[in-house]
Amino acid sequence: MSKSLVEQTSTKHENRIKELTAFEATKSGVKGLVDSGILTIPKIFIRPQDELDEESKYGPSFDSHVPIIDLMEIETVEKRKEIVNLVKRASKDWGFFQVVNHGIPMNVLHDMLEGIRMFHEQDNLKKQELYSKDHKKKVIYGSNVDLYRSGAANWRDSLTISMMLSDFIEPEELPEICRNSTIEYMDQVTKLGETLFDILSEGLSLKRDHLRAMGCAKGRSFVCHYYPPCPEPHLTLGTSKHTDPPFLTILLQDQIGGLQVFRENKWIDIRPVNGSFVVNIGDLLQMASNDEFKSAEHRVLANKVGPRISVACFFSGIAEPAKIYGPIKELISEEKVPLYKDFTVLDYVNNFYSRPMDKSGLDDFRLLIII
Ligand SMILES: O=C(O)CCC(=O)C(=O)O
Ligand SMILES: [Fe+2]
Repeated sequence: MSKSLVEQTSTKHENRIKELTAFEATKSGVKGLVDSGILTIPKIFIRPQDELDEESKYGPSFDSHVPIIDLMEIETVEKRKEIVNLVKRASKDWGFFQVVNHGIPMNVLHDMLEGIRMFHEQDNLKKQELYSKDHKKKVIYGSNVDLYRSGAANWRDSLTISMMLSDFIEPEELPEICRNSTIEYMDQVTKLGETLFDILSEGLSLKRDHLRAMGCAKGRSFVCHYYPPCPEPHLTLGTSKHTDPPFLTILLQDQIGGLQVFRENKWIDIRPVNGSFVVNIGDLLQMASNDEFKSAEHRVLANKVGPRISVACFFSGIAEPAKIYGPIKELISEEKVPLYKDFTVLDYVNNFYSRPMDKSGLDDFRLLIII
């Protein structure tokens, strides 16, 4: 007798869970699969058919470029005004921009990417010591934060260094293989983050130190991705579409490409510019700015070529002791009513860990406006 649709669906679901559990048990991530010599991708990575069908709607779009902003001479009054304006425009229209001449030496960027490559390519046993799903730990290695919640797994492994709860890490807590390059990088990117928060404050017509005084530049985490080459890149993604939860993200990507931002119903390539950073507004800043700045959807394509390496630095603000954030009072008026509820960082982060990555959390915090 043939099985009912309900039975078929539940068997499919059970099989998927079994395959996810088996993948997780290897503790070797996507890189482990590639190293084993697979020529097709396992089912758990294949995107749902409706998503794959929809893809043909979006042709390639090379007509549009994410703004590239030159930070050279940022301390001169005229140049600063110009930069503030460019950052403000990009944060409103795109939620994304790239920065060049940011003052961080090329060798610091190169060494960081190289350190992360070495981390992921080192002896498996060494890496597995850090394999964990416990997000309270400062340093964890794993694959797919939302493995059991998503429709399809992503072709990516990650090393996460989280200072969200303490804003501090002892050097010895970092993996030895990338320790020195990471310490130097974290230091320099933190300073760049502070500079960008000052610029963003001015872009919102607030006092220069407003966002920093709110603690926006605190609560950093560094998520260091490794995207192995993929035998069937058209069937999966490196990172599913999502918006970033924090106030701000500063992303370093290598020269492979694949990062895209969704704008005006098109996926637009954020092409690698050597020596640059990609900067994007996160959900917390969209809420704090009361929708002045936008947190844009983005994703990473899988690629036959690889590995691709990228490092995202998230600035999530003060998580503990719990601080109440919400739309900034100075940005609220009779015409501009608050669009979001107040929130704590952990309210938002816990929401992130309880949903698939491709469902934005913003709607859960939006106030219902009755006109
Ligand atoms: O790898 C990338 O280029 C982007 C990764 C990303 O979007 C993220 O970590 O939130
Ligand atoms: Fe992201």
